[in-house]
Amino acid sequence: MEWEWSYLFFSSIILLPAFILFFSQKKSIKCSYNLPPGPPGLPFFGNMFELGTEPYKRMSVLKQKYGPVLWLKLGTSTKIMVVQTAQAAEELFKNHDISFADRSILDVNQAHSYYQGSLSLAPYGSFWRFQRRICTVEMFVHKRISETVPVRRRCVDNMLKWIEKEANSTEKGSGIEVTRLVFLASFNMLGNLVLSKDLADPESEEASEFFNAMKGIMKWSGIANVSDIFRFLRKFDLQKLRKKMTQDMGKAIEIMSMFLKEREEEQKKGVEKGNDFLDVLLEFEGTGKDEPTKLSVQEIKIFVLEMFLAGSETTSSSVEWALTELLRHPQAMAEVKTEISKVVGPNSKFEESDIENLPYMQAVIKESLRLHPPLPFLIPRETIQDTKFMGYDVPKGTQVLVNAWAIGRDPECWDDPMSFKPERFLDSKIDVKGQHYGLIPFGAGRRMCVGLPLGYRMMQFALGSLLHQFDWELPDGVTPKSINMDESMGVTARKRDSLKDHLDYHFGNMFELGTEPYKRMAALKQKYGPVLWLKLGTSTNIMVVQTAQAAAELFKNHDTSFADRFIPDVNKTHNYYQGSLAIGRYGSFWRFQRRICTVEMFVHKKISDTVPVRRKCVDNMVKWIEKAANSAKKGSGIEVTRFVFLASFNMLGNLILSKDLADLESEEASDFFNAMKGIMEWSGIANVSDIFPFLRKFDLQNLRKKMARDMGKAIEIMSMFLKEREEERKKGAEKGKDFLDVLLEFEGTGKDEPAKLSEHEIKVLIVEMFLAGSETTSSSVEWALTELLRHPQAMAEVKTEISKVIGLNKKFEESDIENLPYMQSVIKESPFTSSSAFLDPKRDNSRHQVHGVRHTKRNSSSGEHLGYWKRS
Ligand code: HEM
Repeated sequence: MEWEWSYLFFSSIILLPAFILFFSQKKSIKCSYNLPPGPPGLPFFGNMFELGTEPYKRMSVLKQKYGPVLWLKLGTSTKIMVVQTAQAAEELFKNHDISFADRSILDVNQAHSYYQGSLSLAPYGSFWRFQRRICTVEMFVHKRISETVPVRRRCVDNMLKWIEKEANSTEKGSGIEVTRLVFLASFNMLGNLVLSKDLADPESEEASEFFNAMKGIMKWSGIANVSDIFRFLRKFDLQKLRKKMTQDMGKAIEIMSMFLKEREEEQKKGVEKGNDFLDVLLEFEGTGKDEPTKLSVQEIKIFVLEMFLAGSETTSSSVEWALTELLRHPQAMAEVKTEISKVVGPNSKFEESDIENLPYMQAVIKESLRLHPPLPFLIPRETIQDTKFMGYDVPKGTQVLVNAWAIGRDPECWDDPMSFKPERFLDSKIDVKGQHYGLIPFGAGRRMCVGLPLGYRMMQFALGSLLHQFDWELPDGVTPKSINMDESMGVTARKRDSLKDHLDYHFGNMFELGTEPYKRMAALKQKYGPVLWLKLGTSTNIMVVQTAQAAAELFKNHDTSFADRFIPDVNKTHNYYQGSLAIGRYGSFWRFQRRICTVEMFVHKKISDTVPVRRKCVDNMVKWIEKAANSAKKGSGIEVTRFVFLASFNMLGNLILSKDLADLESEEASDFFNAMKGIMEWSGIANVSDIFPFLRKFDLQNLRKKMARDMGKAIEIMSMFLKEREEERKKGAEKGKDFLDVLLEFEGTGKDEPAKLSEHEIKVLIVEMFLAGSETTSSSVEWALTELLRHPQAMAEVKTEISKVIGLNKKFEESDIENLPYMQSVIKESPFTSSSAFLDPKRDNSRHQVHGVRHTKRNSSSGEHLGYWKRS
């Protein structure tokens, strides 16, 4: 039975056995809403691990399985609907725009009550309408945009100068960081339009403090926050994001107060006004009916901050993407440059007025926005009321994400969607103004981007100027094919190479895992090779070994270095880990435990001596299955796994304790059975305390508590068994020597092994045998049976072999196995094809872990049972 040990045990933080799915599915069945379809989530975490670091990409993949509208749950309470096709987006914006017109407020947006004065986060209502009106009429109206051409001209000239200077001072071939300079220019344009100030001026202290505070605000808004996934954690602000946001927002507001004061003084002195956006806001006088009579100072400050937040990074990231796509497509680069030089001429500056005469450049920009919308999910909306959408019930308070990224790449909408082909827009009326739902980088409907006229203009002007002024080439060592096109999520989707990946900051690769991490990791092998490095949460380092060659290297040459185990939080209850063989530290006690198992329990003679025990248990199993099959409706199938599990449990019960522990008539036995099922369940649930060790003290999922209860129960019953056994032994009752006797009678040298085993050590070792041996065995049988059902040819062959060797009227005996080479091959083939990693998490003696999982068939607990037919 040594092979049972190769399928080692229970929990790791990424162990996701059938229980999880069982419970999550049970829950969703109870729901009375007809929700859109989506992947089953985990208890407590929901679909959190489905997201990845580029959730819009992951969601787009899920479209193939779940269709145009996807349902997700994050953490304990966040409901999310993702709209994934142009058709579904059209339905939303045309027919349900009002129902979906609220916004979700992130925890960081509570800092300085930002959300209360914000246009982009305002609930749909009169104050939002008023704010939007003032933007549309006073700031983004065509006339004002034309009046402010000189401001943008000056800012773009500065940008070109910065780039020239930087290009001249860097070594040839090493490249310059264009994004940063385009970001500075966008920020400066907004500073001049809104406040008549050069805010990216490194020589002004005030300006650079404001700039840094705004960069901070963008950074904190872009980091995934555990407080948004688990709202009950808000009060702890575990990542300190609200604190940091409060600091930077406080700084920005303080500087804004100084600007306001300056402006008031200028006004008093009668300094001639430039009539910027600040003036508009200060001078505003409303009716007091559906708009205020005056704007409060706080409202003005937040209004102004918002313009920077909404307009700077979106614009610069759009320019960066367009430039990157052109560098990847030299043909398109040549074409756009030829067009610009024809229209603008080599000796003139690129002007905003040139844009309308540059259809190819406009097409380049649309094509780039189609493939790389800077806000891939737009700005999440929220349902105002329960809404019927495309036949589904969408409850009030659901976050609605429109996957503009997936829509831009939808093959039903676009020919050859993954290719960069600006030509597709040359003779087309499709634009970005929210009327063509296949191209919605600025959103659509009531809440679409209010700054579109300005943002689009700035983007076109900046890109055109960059293309006209400079010849662009890739840095040394980078080719059009090798450019890294990965994106990273922050406030906007940016190119990963240019800005640091913020998600890594707190969550590490947590969102990479998915619900079947071994599959996700296997997919990553193609990119990262045989050994993968991951970080979970703040401190857990993981190395994943993905090929036979790397495994050979590990097991042959580094086995001792990697021989420790990771101890999950739940295994600390009742000091379980201290007596455990499976997660015990590599050392003399572990060696002794292993020896006693090998010599006393799994030695060939012992296994042969206990044939009758297994015979009895298998006979029972066959009877149970027969009975269930006779009473089940024809064709409905029976739950084979459960019976195999019971039989495995029973075999162990008999071998270890000489007891039928799956005997549901004995109260003691069924208490033990239930406690053990509990222990397996709690070990198998991914635990936030293992990802963020600083959360351990809160035991947020109550897993340690539940484990303590069930482990306590199992140990208590074990104490009773021990007492019974002691009494039997005192009475001299005759019985076969089982594993408990071996442990009780053990007498060691007291040198590299104990002289006697303590009661705790005996109990833990026995509990462990059940944990390690029952579900692993039953799940392997289930997989083998499933594979045979999927391959009727192999099924016929194995059955023919068995009936030839055994004959029809004899029972299958263990001794027959050696004469059944085909059946043995079926068993060997099954775990390899159907399940990948079966190893328990290992840890090297200092810090690394090698993670693995036990893999059980999903459907086994969801009601889709294996078919059964009677032997004729
Ligand atoms: C290329 C540049 C830009 C892009 C791609 C962009 C994109 C977007 C998107 C996708 C939305 C959400 C739409 C929705 O929820 O349906 C949005 C909203 C918004 N944008 Fe922009 N934007 C850009 C530039 C600007 C600029 C320059 C400003 C202002 C200076 C601005 C101000 C806003 C505001 C205030 C909202 C919130 C509107 C509301 O909730 O009613 N944006 N933007």
